[in-house]
Amino acid sequence: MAAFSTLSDFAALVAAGPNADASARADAEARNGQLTKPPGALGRLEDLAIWYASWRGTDRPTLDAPQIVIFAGNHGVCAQSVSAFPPEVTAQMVANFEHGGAAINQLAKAFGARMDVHALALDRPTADFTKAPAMSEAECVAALAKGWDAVDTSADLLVTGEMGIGNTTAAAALGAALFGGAGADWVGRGTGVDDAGLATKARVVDAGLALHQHRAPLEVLRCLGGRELAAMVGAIARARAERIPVILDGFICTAAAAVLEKLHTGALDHCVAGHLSAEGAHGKLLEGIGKAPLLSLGLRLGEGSGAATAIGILKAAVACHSGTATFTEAGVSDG
Ligand SMILES: O=C(O)c1ccc[n+]([C@@H]2O[C@H](COP(=O)([O-])O)[C@@H](O)[C@H]2O)c1
Ligand SMILES: Cc1cc2nc[nH]c2cc1C
Repeated sequence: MAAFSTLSDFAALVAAGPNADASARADAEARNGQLTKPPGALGRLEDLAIWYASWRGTDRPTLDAPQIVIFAGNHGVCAQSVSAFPPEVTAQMVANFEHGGAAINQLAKAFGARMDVHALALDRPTADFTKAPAMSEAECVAALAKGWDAVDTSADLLVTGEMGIGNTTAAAALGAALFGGAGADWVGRGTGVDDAGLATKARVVDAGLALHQHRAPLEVLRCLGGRELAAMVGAIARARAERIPVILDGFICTAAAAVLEKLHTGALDHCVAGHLSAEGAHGKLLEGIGKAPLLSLGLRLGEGSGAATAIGILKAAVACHSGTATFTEAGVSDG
């Protein structure tokens, strides 16, 4: 059971989160320097492996038990025609996840990940944020707790994904509220809205910003976010508490993660950015949290798909770091 029952309890837990293991990091750096390759020849894979080792607390980690968790939520703001798809697609896609038919199921299988799906009160969409706060404090805390409790504490990597028709509008509102700017700076085509839909999204975000001004990060999440975004916030925070590294997914996942970084600087030190989404403002969100994406493949699916694809990159980094022989072991002359 989650160890918080208010937003301020949750904020205190985030502030008390552990840091990476400095001595494991130093040992991993030393090991990296002894491996049979020219210094730096594995580029970013070397940094990734050292980062992963520092969070796993060992200089020679393995990556055997990744967990993908998908949270689904529905959004009252869909009443304003902000998506190319109707809200019932959220529940239909949850059924697809449960039957193994979605893209993320194939990626989970391909990378040997456990996958869990949590549908959050789909029959009770959040309130339309242009009219009222999206969630009450109790609703927001319940969604954070759902995410907190969804993390498998024996996993050695977490990917958080989402499904929620309308949630690129909520994520754009979060981006604008956390980092500044107007709706037009943060909205994109999501599932594929046309120019009129894009203009509607900008107007809707501006209306939400006007109604919910000057909010602290968790209030931004409560007033403009959604249940699946709050659940991702809870899961990412729990992963840190358990020293489980996280690969962040696309626009919506990164908007949720940004709430944590704004709440407590460094709260995302256990996270890497899996990919750069085709959703226009994702790059700005990544800049805001100070992370460079591992992949840029033009994905805009969500479901954790970009992050899941990046599991392969992280597995490559860890395998090279932990399996490669040292110069001494292999009898190779050290330059
Ligand atoms: O992850 C992304 O960057 C991303 C970009 C565009 C759309 N999506 C997915 O599309 C849905 C939201 O799009 P929309 O147009 O309904 O706001 C939601 O289920 C997301 O998972 C996801
Ligand atoms: C079909 C479909 C699948 C999705 N997966 C994540 N978001 C989605 C949105 C739609 C519309």
